[in-house]
Amino acid sequence: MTDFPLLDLAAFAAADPEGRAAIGAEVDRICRETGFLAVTGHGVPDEVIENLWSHARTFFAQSPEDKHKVAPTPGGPYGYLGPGTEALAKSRGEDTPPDLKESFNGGPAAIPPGETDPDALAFCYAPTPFPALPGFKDAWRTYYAEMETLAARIMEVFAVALDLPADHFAPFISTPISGMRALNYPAQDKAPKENQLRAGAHTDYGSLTILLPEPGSRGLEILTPEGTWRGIPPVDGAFVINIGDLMALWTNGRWTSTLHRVVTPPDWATKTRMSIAYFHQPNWHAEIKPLSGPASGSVTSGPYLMSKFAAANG
Ligand SMILES: O=C(O)CCC(=O)C(=O)O
Ligand SMILES: [Fe+2]
Repeated sequence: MTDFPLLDLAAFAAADPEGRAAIGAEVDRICRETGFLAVTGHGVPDEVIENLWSHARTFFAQSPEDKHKVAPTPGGPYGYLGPGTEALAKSRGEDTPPDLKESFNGGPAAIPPGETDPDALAFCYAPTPFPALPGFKDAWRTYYAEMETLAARIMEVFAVALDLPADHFAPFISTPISGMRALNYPAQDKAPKENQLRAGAHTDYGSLTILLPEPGSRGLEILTPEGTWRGIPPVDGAFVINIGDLMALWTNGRWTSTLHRVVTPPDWATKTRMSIAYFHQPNWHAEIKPLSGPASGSVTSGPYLMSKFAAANG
């Protein structure tokens, strides 16, 4: 797709204030329409990416018994979520069969000093049960740390796009509670149930998602402002990013948290798809309310995330 919008972060970093404002204006335009764009000039080393792909492949190739050895703690979101556990459309109150996927999930590397909120400790600060595969944890944590830095840089662009000081969002994302998932959509040996997709239509819950679809894979679709589904293929050397519900709320609906899904193209039932998704989420206690306009519908980041996860995994 040639007209998929690009944000070149290296160009943004090198630009003067006028140049930054121009890039910001373009990001503002995209975020009002779909909030989906590709990020280049990101500086994430290829070996960090390749290393995680390779470990994720090894993880999913294990037997179901071995994968279930890293089952989540009760109520916790991390570890291995097997087939049949999640229906993303349920996060919007739509009752569908479970998504045709499996995932490995991990959370923040450390608990902020002084955090005592029992829900925060049991949910987003639950320990990540890592598999005993040599090098897996290190590959995961290294990629996760890269995403945390990258997300903070993108949030600066968002601030500029909204005519705010570049560091406007910094206090809200100083101890982010971002989750990361490696997703595997297995080959389908039988016909799906009615309304059963690889990932049901949903919006993402947080501030920003940084997605890496497996090179050459297909199936991600977004709902365009015209109301039609449009395929988003992987972009060479780039991450696909999209904004989530909290950016839409922060901007009082100026920006769109776009509905998206993962379908199985007709010739793809025998093929797998993998992706790695980093869901950037503001601090547990961050109060998100519109930057301007009537202050309706403010939410607290952590409890909002927890309620959405519970709905999709109930
Ligand atoms: O696998 C993908 O490409 C996207 C998955 C997704 O949208 C999600 O898990 O929120
Ligand atoms: Fe999503």
